[in-house]
Amino acid sequence: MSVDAHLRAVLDAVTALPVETAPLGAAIGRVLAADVVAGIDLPLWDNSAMDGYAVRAVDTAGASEGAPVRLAVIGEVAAGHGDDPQLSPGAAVRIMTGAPLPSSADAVVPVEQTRAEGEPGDWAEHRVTVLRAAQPGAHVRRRGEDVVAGERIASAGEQLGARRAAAIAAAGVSEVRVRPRPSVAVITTGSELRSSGAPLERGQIPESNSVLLAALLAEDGIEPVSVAVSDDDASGLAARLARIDGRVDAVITTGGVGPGLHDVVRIALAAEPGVRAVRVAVKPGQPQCFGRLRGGSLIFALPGNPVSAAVSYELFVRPALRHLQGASRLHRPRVPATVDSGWRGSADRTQVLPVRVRSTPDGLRCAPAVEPRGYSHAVGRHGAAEGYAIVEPGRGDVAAGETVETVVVAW
Ligand SMILES: Nc1nc2c(c(=O)[nH]1)N[C@H]1C(S)=C(S)[C@@H](COP(=O)(O)OP(=O)(O)OC[C@H]3O[C@@H](n4cnc5c(N)ncnc54)[C@H](O)[C@@H]3O)O[C@H]1N2
Ligand code: MOO
Repeated sequence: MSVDAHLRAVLDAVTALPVETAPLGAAIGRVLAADVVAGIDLPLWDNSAMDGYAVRAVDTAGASEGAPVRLAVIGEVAAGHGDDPQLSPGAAVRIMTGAPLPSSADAVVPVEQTRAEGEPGDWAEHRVTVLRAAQPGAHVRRRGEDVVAGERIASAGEQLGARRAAAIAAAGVSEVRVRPRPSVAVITTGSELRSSGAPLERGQIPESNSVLLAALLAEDGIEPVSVAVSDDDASGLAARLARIDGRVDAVITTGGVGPGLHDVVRIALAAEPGVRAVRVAVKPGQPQCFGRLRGGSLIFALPGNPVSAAVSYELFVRPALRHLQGASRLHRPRVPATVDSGWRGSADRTQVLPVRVRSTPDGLRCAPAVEPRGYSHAVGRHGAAEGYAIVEPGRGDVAAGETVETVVVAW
């Protein structure tokens, strides 16, 4: 089955989680389920862009260093002040950045363009000398010039990142409609696995896929509800799955999906009518199981090879988790990168090669982070990968200087 066909099957099986209302602060990082419209104009009133003097521009006409204009200072407005002092001809008001422009003023003269009794930049008590003519509108931020009340400032399907959340807060909106973060359980399997750092006997290795998956989920804003390392047999694993089935949105397992005698995940899942074992035409990540357990939880049974698990997460699990959250963008952008040193292509599988990626004035460049001949086990060098080069089947060998599609995952 092609990568696209498997991805389609996965996404078809996923429906977005139910919508809820959340305070903005609790919704950061989540995906909006409804458009957000501004509650107020931004700015909310005409205000000053500079510390200086609010003036009637006409009163400063012709002002210059050689022929300054003197105005009477009749008051002050600072940010937060509600005063609206009336400027008669020849008057000025000290005004601070962000303070409402008096309704009878139409321009601001920055303090640096004025003189008081002493140096330019000093503040005048009673009379200010204006050294430059102000045009109407100078240094004034107009009401609604950024956003007008009722304007859409964020859309359903968009993620609430820092900028968007700040825009929503600024527009006076304190609650948003969002979907929850999916609840996910991680189970890695294998009787050879020991906690990292524990003494190892022959045949035993440090367990790393649980770290990988918990960290990948964390990068996507999801804290797994449980992370287990299992050395169960197939019936023990089935019992373990039954205990969490229906209590989480998705279960991710690694290992035990091959045709081996002890590949317990494949054996346990064979009894699940809603789960299919597939061979995806991808390198690495070929054997997988996917579907829905009887209790309703989605299950992604990924291969145990660490790079295969990471690639499978990127290609299938991450888009599915984003789809669960109603995200309109499921995939990271694929960007062309020029290859520094080439590798052998695959005739019949989509090749996903961990690469180091660097940015140059001529665009991105990439180089294999692993030995391209075989790397599904190469957890060590995979650690330095910053992205994956994605090479469609049948393209042939990839030569230095050619361009490949790349997803950057760690910058
Ligand atoms: N006869 C065949 N053998 C294999 C095939 C095949 O088609 N026919 N496929 C190969 C491919 S491709 C993959 S990928 C693996 C899939 O194997 P499993 O999912 O059953 O994975 P395991 O055998 O459990 O482990 C593979 C490898 O990864 C290490 N591993 C597993 N879990 C962890 C972990 N949590 N932390 C660190 N390392 C882990 C494990 O020790 C093995 O070295 O099958 C091939 N074989
Ligand atoms: O498909 Mo396996 O995941 O190549 O290593």
